[in-house]
This record gives sequence, structure tokens and C-alpha cells, in this order.
Amino acid sequence: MVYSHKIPNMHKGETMFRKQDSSMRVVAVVLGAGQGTRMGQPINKVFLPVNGKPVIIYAIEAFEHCPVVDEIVLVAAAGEQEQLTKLAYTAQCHKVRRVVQGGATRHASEMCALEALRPQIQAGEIEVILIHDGARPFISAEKVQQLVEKARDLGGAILAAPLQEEDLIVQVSETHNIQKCFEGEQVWRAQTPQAFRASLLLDAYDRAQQDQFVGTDTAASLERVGYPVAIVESDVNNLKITTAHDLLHAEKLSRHRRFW
Ligand SMILES: Nc1ccn([C@@H]2O[C@H](COP(=O)(O)OP(=O)(O)OP(=O)(O)O)[C@@H](O)[C@H]2O)c(=O)n1
Ligand SMILES: C[C@](O)(CO)[C@H](O)COP(=O)(O)O
Repeated sequence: MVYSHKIPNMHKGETMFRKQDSSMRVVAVVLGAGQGTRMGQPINKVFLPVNGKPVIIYAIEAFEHCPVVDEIVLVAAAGEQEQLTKLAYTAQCHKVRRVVQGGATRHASEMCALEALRPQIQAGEIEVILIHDGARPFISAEKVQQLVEKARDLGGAILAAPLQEEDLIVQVSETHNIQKCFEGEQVWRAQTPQAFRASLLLDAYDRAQQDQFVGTDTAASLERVGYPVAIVESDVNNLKITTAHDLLHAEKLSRHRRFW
């Protein structure tokens, strides 16, 4: 059952699903339904403040100020929809049209968002969907634009950053023997947003559900069925806030960063 908390649309008279024009829409899904266990705080880490602003609001604002994004769907943990709705409204993020309840895993939360969007996807009204960790505050409108263009052209694209040149990565067997070595630059750390043509994304997640596959990121479900996923180069500032150390790092970054 998909719970969709409908926000009275801030635009005059615009209904939630009425299309404004014939062009297909770009929708950003922001995931905030985790527990933040590794953060070790009594509240969900996406609500923790960085320079006085909740972590998740940075990402929502970035999409709000990105011209290529038409709509934002938020995914909240059970019992946190109202809180997230109010935060988005207070931040005057008018592209937020609905807040859905997430699931027990990140993958399940993505599926909750896709179920809410399924009618519009199947009606051909949504062209590209971006899936983003609400725990990643520092994304730029420029990178979002590049991801959408790549997804339009190729089917899918994710933000990723290469490891440092001096890093040496070794692949280790079960018996702890080195099997393969990789230079740092050959290995990239996947990030989010991850953007896909909506029809491919929904098909990949339906097939993942049939196969009981659970991906650690969105791209895994598309890669496994052979859909192409390209890379848009990011940087290490696009950190995911996971532990208390990341929060301190984010405080520093937020002071020296131009947003949007
Ligand atoms: N069931 C889940 C799990 C995660 N997420 C979201 O997915 C993003 C990346 O997940 P992660 O950083 O692992 O967040 P948590 O699961 O909250 O962290 P932890 O593993 O420490 O509990 C976060 O924005 C988180 O809110 C989600 O929407 N639903
Ligand atoms: C989805 C993700 O952020 C892509 O980098 C990453 O896989 C999340 O990893 P975590 O183990 O949930 O922190």
C-alpha cells in the first residue's frame, strides 16, 4: 500500500497530476526513509542540522532550483511524512508534490516511490527519474543537468568520483589471497543522483522484484538486466552523511560552498 501525503499545491489551482504542457517531465526522488543507524543519533540523520539547515533540505533545494527538474517526490520513514512535508513547505520547495512512505531497505523505498509514479510512467508522462540519497546534501544543478542529458541519450547515468591516484585497490579471495590489483584512478566510487529513463527504471525494478533482487544502489538493478549506465564525473564533496565525522566535514564544506 502506497501512502501518498498530498501537499496542497502551492501553485494557484494546479492539480497534482495535471500536466502543464505536452513535454514529458523530469522527476527527482529524494530518499529519506532510513534509520541513520551508523550516525548513532536518536533521530533520522537526514533531519540533523548542517549549519542550521536539515541535511535533506540541501538536496531538495538543489532540485528545486534546477530548471530541468519538474517535480520532486520525497520518501520518508513511517511516521515522518508530516515532519518532512512541513520542512519542504517551510523551505518553499514548491516542486515537492508528494511525500510517500518508504520501506525496510533503500531498494524498497525506491520501489515505493516508483509505485507512486507508476501510472504517470506507464502513461508516458515522465521521461527521466533521478534517484538521490537525501543524506547527500552537496549536489549541483549543473551535475543534475548533465545526468538528465546522459540518461535521455543513453538510458541511465550516475554520479561517480575516481579514487585518488595513489590509492591501490586489491581484490581479495575468500582465503585472503590477492587476486587482482587496481590503480586508484581505475576504480570509481558510485554516488547519487542516479538518473534513468523512467520506463527502463520501472521495468528493471519490476524484474528485480520478480527475481527477489535487492540492489545497494539504483544502477545495480539496471546493470543486472543489461541496461546501459554511464558515468558523470563528480567530486569527493558529494559526500554521503553516514557517521558523525561526515557531519563535521559537511559543516566545513557548507561554509565554503556556493549552492545551486
Ligand atoms: N530503508 C531505507 C534506507 C535508506 N534510505 C535512504 O537512502 C539513503 C542512503 O542510505 P544510508 O546512507 O545507508 O542511510 P541509512 O540506511 O539511514 O543509514 P544506516 O545504514 O546507517 O542506518 C539515505 O538518504 C536514506 O535515508 C531510505 O530511503 N530507506
Ligand atoms: C546508494 C549509494 O549512496 C551509492 O553510493 C551507496 O551505495 C549507499 O551505500 P550505504 O552502504 O547504504 O551507505
